[in-house]
Amino acid sequence: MNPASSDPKPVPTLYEWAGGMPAFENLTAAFYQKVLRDELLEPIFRHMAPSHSVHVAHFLAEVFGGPAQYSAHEGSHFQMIQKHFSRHLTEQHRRRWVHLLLETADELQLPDDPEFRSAFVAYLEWGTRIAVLNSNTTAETGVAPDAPMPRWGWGEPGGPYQG
Ligand code: HEM
Repeated sequence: MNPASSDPKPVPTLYEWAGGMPAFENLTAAFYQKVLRDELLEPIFRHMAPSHSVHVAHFLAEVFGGPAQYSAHEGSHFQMIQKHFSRHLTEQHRRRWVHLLLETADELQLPDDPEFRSAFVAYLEWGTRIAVLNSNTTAETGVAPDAPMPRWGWGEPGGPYQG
């Protein structure tokens, strides 16, 4: 018996399992096109910067275990939080945002295995609820300016099923 064959496969990061940076950049590019066609979300995102989509891609990639591109060059967790201040987002906005992102993930065929999707959705639920909370505050909210980037792992399933 080849001893190597019984070695457990290393657990990839969620970032790697999703398909790396191109997967995140394609996801947000297609997602924000959808957002701009959505009557509920379009007014909120009408004036977003051209770099918005790619910054969100890099933010998500970093959260899911990818390189620190967003926090090193494009912002910080606190700056991201500040972008949501005073936007007065509602639960309805949040739900539509999550719905369209997951619809785009399906269309672009991001991995749809139960382990990946449960971890992916868990972060989206957490992150979007934080965005809504922050959007309904105006000033410094008690969020420390040096708040670290969130890091998301596989959670209870522990990793993908790799046969
Ligand atoms: C996991 C959830 C979320 C993440 C990771 C996230 C991430 C980000 C990031 C990184 C930026 C800054 C982009 C830049 O530097 O240009 C941003 C801005 C923004 N986000 Fe979010 N966001 C989330 C949820 C939401 C939700 C649910 C909404 C509204 C439905 C929202 C609305 C906005 C708006 C309006 C801006 C400012 C856009 C502008 O520059 O005009 N975000 N977000």
